[in-house]
Amino acid sequence: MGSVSGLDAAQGRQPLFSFGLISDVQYADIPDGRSFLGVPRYYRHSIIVLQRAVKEWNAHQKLKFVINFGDIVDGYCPKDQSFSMVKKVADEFDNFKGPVYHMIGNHCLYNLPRSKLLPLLKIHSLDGRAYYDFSPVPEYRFVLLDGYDISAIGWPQDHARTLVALKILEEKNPNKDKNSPIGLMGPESRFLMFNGAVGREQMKWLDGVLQEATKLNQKVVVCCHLPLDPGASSMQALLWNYDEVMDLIHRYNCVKVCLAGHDHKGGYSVDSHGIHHRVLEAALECPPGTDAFGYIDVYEDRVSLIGTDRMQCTDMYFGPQSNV
Ligand SMILES: Nc1ccn([C@@H]2O[C@H](COP(=O)(O)O)[C@@H](O)[C@H]2O)c(=O)n1
Ligand SMILES: O=P(O)(O)OC[C@H](O)CO
Repeated sequence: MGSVSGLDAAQGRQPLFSFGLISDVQYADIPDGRSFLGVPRYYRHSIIVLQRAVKEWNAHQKLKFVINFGDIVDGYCPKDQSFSMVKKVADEFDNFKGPVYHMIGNHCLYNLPRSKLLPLLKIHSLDGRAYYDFSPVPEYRFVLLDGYDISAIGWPQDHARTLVALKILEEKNPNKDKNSPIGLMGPESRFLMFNGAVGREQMKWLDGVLQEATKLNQKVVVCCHLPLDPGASSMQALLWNYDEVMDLIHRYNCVKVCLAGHDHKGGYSVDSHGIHHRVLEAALECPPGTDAFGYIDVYEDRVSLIGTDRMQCTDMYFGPQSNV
């Protein structure tokens, strides 16, 4: 991984701060396999990608923190190993010499209930909520959303949030296998069981965070395991209520970038309000010897993703405010 770009160095511009990122490690101690659509998945190699990432992040020396975009252990992990494997991967993250902020993904929830998962990921919550925010410097705020707040996975079967999710799936997806998008067109094909939604309480919380960030003149980076823009992602990977979340975000001018995982091939778009959406390439899909991780340099007027190997580099310049 490089550091400040040649142009920035020549002009003496240094980032305000930098942070590391990785998505969809989906480790399991099982032989290599394939996704439903036949894309190879390298279950044992993915933790080696994470180990190389941590080594590089530590060598960089100036990364303030790391964000994990979710799905640290794969759903095919034998269930009697779930706890030890999530712990093993979380421990690898802890080798980073700084704070690590985790998000949960569908594969985390196939392995462990929230009550066991969240403490391992140091997500402190009394009632299983996995959304939070932090401000690493006064100029910026990071919001980590819980895309499985309303979900048919991860909550007890009789939990109100499970029941709401099952009702949505019943209404929106006529297939017996609720992970099958057969017959669903365009963005409607996001109504799959391996996705979820941001619930009402979380929406209210997000509104409050964006209000406060606006008052403090902070720029906001929104992170979610599930992508929030159809331009950056396959339709089948989108958050169920990505449109509602984006409508809320578009009422403010503070959000500049949305980052996500889940759609393993990665993607990038700029939406109608000039917000950058970057979906990160998965560590799981790196053939042995290859990598997908990176870090972001954060400036006043842009963020610059410096990706390693299969993670594409992306410069995201903040345009003029577009909804005033
Ligand atoms: N086009 C698709 C994609 C997926 N499914 C179902 O989802 C499950 C998980 O898919 P992965 O790609 O993560 O393996 C899969 O087992 C299928 O049930 C589908 O039906 N059609
Ligand atoms: O979370 P996975 O591994 O089931 O994959 C989800 C797909 O990438 C969504 O298109």
